[in-house]
Amino acid sequence: FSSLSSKRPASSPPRVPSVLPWFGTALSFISSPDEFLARCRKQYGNVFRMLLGGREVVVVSSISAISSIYAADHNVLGTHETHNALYAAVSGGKGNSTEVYRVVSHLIFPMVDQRLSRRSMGDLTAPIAQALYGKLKPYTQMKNARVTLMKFLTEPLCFATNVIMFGTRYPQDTYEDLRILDETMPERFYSVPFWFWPSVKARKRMLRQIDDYLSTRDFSAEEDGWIGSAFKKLFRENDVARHEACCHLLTFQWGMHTNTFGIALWFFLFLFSHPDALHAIRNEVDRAIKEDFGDLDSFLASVNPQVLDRPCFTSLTSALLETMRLTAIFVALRVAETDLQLKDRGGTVTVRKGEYVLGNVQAVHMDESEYPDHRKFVFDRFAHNDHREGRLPTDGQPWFSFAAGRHLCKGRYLAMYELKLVAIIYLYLFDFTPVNHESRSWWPPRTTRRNLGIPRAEEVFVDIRLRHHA
Ligand code: HEM
Repeated sequence: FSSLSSKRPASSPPRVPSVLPWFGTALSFISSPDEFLARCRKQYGNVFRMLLGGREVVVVSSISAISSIYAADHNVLGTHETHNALYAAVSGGKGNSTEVYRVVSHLIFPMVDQRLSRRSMGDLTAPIAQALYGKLKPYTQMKNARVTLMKFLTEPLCFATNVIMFGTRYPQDTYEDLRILDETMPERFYSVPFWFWPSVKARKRMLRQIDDYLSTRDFSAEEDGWIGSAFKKLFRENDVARHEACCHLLTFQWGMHTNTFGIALWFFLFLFSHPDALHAIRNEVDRAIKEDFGDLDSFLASVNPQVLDRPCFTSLTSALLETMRLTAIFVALRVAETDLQLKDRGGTVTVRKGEYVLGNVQAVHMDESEYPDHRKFVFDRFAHNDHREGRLPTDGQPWFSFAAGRHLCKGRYLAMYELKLVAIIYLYLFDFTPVNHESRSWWPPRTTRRNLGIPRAEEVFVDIRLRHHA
């Protein structure tokens, strides 16, 4: 992007018409962002404008424009509104928005970036794997059971990540409340009416527990975990008021889990609906455990980022990235702090100070020339790319599911290693059969139309059976 002299005439991409003067297209966008963006792009092309709840939004859909958005810093394309809106939606906090944003962007994000570096993950993956397996143990005593897939996959993961990241002092029974709150997040974020009482109570309970957690005078990596101890130090050193600290921690908890849970669920759903992929990845996992580690216990004891990035898990890595390609929809809304031009294919798109930009990631991820058979789940789509330790084998391809440039997701290593651990441990231990397997009535799963960037699949029940070697 480049700054723009205010004297130049603004280019004018087509405008999506709306009958509602202030809301504009907000109702259609909010009720189903993916369908709405796809419809508008078909009708108005790669760049168009729309009025979204009083905001003038320029939507862009090219690789170069989305890369330019992610290359821009906060002084050019501000994210404060989105971060403040998320903080308020998750925690109900109504603090001074400038201060809330300062704590998020100047204190929490740099700390998280450092604490969740790939190097740090070296000491964290084995403890997470062991805690996850410990939580799954009861299921390994049963021959078979019927479970809801989301809870079966993510409750142990939530427990394991929390205990390692936030320590033994962190409340261990927050999963249900987090899920209740998460269910209402699109409505909260977009300020749409909904039945709020259960989630208000869930949020209150979590805030109370987090308040207890933050109340200890001392803190240590053992009892407060790798991230929890850093949060406590950061809040104390910067005199962040207790209630605000609780709201920040709750918001972080939500951000740490929501996308990872969603991707874990979609990954397994894609595998169940593509038996060839399930077969190939299960074989890969079985082979790696047997040949590279001997057995699951040795894997749990020695797993680390190098191990998880090894070529022995190439298909698994590829299938996870393919799941994310198919499920990412858009880039968080940003406001132009200055007049600017975004690169867009051969030309540029003008954005005026005060206007908003929205990157339509789905358009790039569904571009047939970039991704042949773009609608299909091709589990080994990225398997033949360059798989190097610490790098995603998407280099050279337009893949924005963890964002890009200076806004790359700060939890990407944690997320990838968590997802790999879940995939390896569960596929090694269990056979899965979705209920109503024969009729395939569970596929495709119904999705709630409203979402915050990843479609939300409704619950699927599965029968699990312990595999013979487990
Ligand atoms: C599969 C799971 C995940 C996906 C798909 C994902 C995706 C993303 C995306 C697309 C962004 C950029 C948002 C934007 O600026 O438009 C982002 C930012 C961020 N993510 Fe993740 N994320 C995941 C897991 C995590 C985890 C586990 C954490 C850990 C705490 C995390 C922490 C963050 C943070 C702190 C940012 C803000 C970065 C910034 O604005 O500079 N994410 N993530």
